[in-house]
Amino acid sequence: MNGPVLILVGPPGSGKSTVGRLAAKRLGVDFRDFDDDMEAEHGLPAGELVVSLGREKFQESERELLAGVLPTFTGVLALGGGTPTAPGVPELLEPHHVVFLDVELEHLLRREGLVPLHPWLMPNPRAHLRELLNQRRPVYTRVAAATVPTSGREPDEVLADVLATLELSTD
Ligand SMILES: Nc1ncnc2c1ncn2[C@@H]1O[C@H](COP(=O)(O)OP(=O)(O)O)[C@@H](O)[C@H]1O
Ligand SMILES: O=C(O)C1=C[C@@H](OP(=O)(O)O)[C@@H](O)[C@H](O)C1
Ligand SMILES: [Mg+2]
Repeated sequence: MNGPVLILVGPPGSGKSTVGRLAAKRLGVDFRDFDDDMEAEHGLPAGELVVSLGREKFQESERELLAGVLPTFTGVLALGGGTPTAPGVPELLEPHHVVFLDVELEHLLRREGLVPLHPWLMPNPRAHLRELLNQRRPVYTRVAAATVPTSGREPDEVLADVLATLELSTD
């Protein structure tokens, strides 16, 4: 099947970009951050785009762009935290090997740079993230073939588990 060898999903700050880059290096393939595709398309960082376009238009654009990326990119793809919740995206992800990087709220809040990168989390990032995790976990679980916990674990440990899912994978 054509398409990315691995797709990472999970909440903002779960480590999709960090672990995705490491996985691509280890596998000897390209890495692509879907937030960069959104930025290239619209000329603003993804976090600011959510605010300027509004969530609905942002998600329409995510679905459209992703539909173009999936058939043409064969490396490791890190999605934006909200991408799997965009209407039509779970269907697009269905044939691909998706791994969910899970993280507990308390660990997430300690990760660096979270709020400046995600201005839409204001004015109450803790409450917003709690709600977001509750709403999205079922979606992430549904689109993913495997879930890897990341709370209190170094990116290298997470990477080992992510790579192991590829060895076990039949898709
Ligand atoms: N397993 C981890 N443990 C601690 N901090 C991490 C871990 N994975 C990523 N981080 C840090 O959390 C922040 C967000 O990581 P990033 O890879 O950008 O997440 P995402 O792409 O899922 O939003 C970065 O500062 C990164 O260094
Ligand atoms: O969770 C979200 O709704 C978002 C997560 C961001 O990506 P990361 O998860 O890579 O930070 C980015 O796409 C945008 O700010 C929206
Ligand atoms: Mg990212």
